[in-house]
Amino acid sequence: MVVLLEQLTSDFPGAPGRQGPGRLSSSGPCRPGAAPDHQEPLMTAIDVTGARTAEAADVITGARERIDALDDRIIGLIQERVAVSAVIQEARIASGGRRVNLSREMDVLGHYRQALGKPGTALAMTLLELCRGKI
Ligand SMILES: C=C(O[C@@H]1C=C(C(=O)O)C=C[C@H]1O)C(=O)O
Repeated sequence: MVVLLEQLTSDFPGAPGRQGPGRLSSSGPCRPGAAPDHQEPLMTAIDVTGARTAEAADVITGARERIDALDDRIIGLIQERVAVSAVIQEARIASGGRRVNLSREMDVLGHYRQALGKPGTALAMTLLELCRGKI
């Protein structure tokens, strides 16, 4: 993998062995477990982002941090949805009803499709599976 990255990046500025703002780490290699005085080239921000310039690598690195934070929030919201959905399903089952309510699921699928297009339907189906299991 390191060899492949070296081949892919050796012809642009910030390639392994060069210094610059795109450098990911100046204190040591980012490969876990590698000794600080390891002789292989360090991974740079350019390697990791696929950018061709240090400036682009900086933009991508900052934006990826925002995406990671957004993904954490999305995952938290999904976990909250699973918990609320479980309350509904348990109440319905305790009352003698069924876990699944297909007409409501069609409304949920339509809501996501309207907002996000066809991939929204696939996303909603995955959410429904997370919330009530496979049917
Ligand atoms: C949560 C409900 O129960 C089930 C789970 C759903 C969901 O997670 O959105 C939707 C319909 C039901 O299959 C509900 O009826 O609203």
